[in-house]
Amino acid sequence: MPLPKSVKMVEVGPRDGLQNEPTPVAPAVKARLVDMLAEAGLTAIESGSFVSPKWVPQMAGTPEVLAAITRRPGVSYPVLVPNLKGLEAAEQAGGVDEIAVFGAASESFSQKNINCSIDESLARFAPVAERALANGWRVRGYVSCVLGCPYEGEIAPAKVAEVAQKLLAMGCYEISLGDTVGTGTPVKAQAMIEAVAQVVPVEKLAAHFHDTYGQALANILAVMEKGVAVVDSSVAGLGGCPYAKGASGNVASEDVLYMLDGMGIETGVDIDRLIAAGAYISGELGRPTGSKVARARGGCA
Ligand SMILES: CC(C)(COP(=O)([O-])OP(=O)([O-])OC[C@H]1O[C@@H](n2cnc3c(N)ncnc32)[C@H](O)[C@@H]1OP(=O)([O-])[O-])[C@@H](O)C(=O)NCCC(=O)NCCSC(=O)C[C@@](C)(O)CC(=O)[O-]
Repeated sequence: MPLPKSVKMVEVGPRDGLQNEPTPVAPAVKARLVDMLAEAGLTAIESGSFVSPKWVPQMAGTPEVLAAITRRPGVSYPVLVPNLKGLEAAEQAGGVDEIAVFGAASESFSQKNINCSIDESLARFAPVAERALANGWRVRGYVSCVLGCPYEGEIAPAKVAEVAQKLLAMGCYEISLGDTVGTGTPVKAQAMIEAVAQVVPVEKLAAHFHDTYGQALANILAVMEKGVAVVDSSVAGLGGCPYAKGASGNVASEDVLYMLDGMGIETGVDIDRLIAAGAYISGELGRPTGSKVARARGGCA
């Protein structure tokens, strides 16, 4: 399949990237980061989660973040919602027009991450999606552990396809496929996409790859060859998953953009402004950026 002419970059740094930080990051800092990412041209910026503050304390300030963002036309600011309690909190917070429900292709990961089985999670998500759609919101679906699980190892592509299909049937407009621990390699990534694309149109699939084993860019290119044209990434390579020990951040947004720019693939994102956003949050966190491109350009903290 020819490579896509344009790719939509979905920025997950303010949520996936920061959810694992041990020390609190002030809502004002998160909101400034979101605004800088929007100024760089990103049109989808995950901005928080309505999950239990006991499970993920770092996301407790999501209502304050949403209130502090300077909203730009054409930009969506999705938040993660695991259940009806989270949905109610999102409704109360105001300013939400897109949520993401998040399931897994691994039973063990589902239990560790959201304290229920895969089937139970899908049963919880259905009324959440129904009510969100009734609110006029868009719903995105995640499947974690699509190329391996920290507890179970190999995951069958057929299981990924089954969960993805159920999320689509629930009304998710897009299914983001998470290599949560970053163990995937390109040929496996392609095989997984081929399996999922049999039941979900490839235009509705997104790649959400962590870079723990340094495979993320290769995997992204491999799935683009299969028609995937939506890529999740995290500015400065922030992140990790609290329920996937050892997982490093998502692939760095700057590195994805550098690759796409170099291939003449349109994204609408400005690399200098993106590097500036990464430098800002790296400075706030007091550590060097995780983006190789930002380091090469001298944009590190
Ligand atoms: C899902 C639950 C809540 C189940 O947790 P639970 O303990 O089974 O929930 P529960 O319904 O039994 O309630 C227990 C307590 O939590 C409260 N509670 C219940 N729901 C909520 C809520 N929505 N917001 C706030 N509070 C909530 C509830 O009110 C109660 O409070 P208490 O009576 O003890 O004071 C919990 O397991 C949880 O919050 N997990 C967090 C999962 C998470 O955020 N993980 C990281 C995101 S996923 C990810 O990063 C992967 C992804 C998406 O990026 C893709 C990839 O890379 O693979």
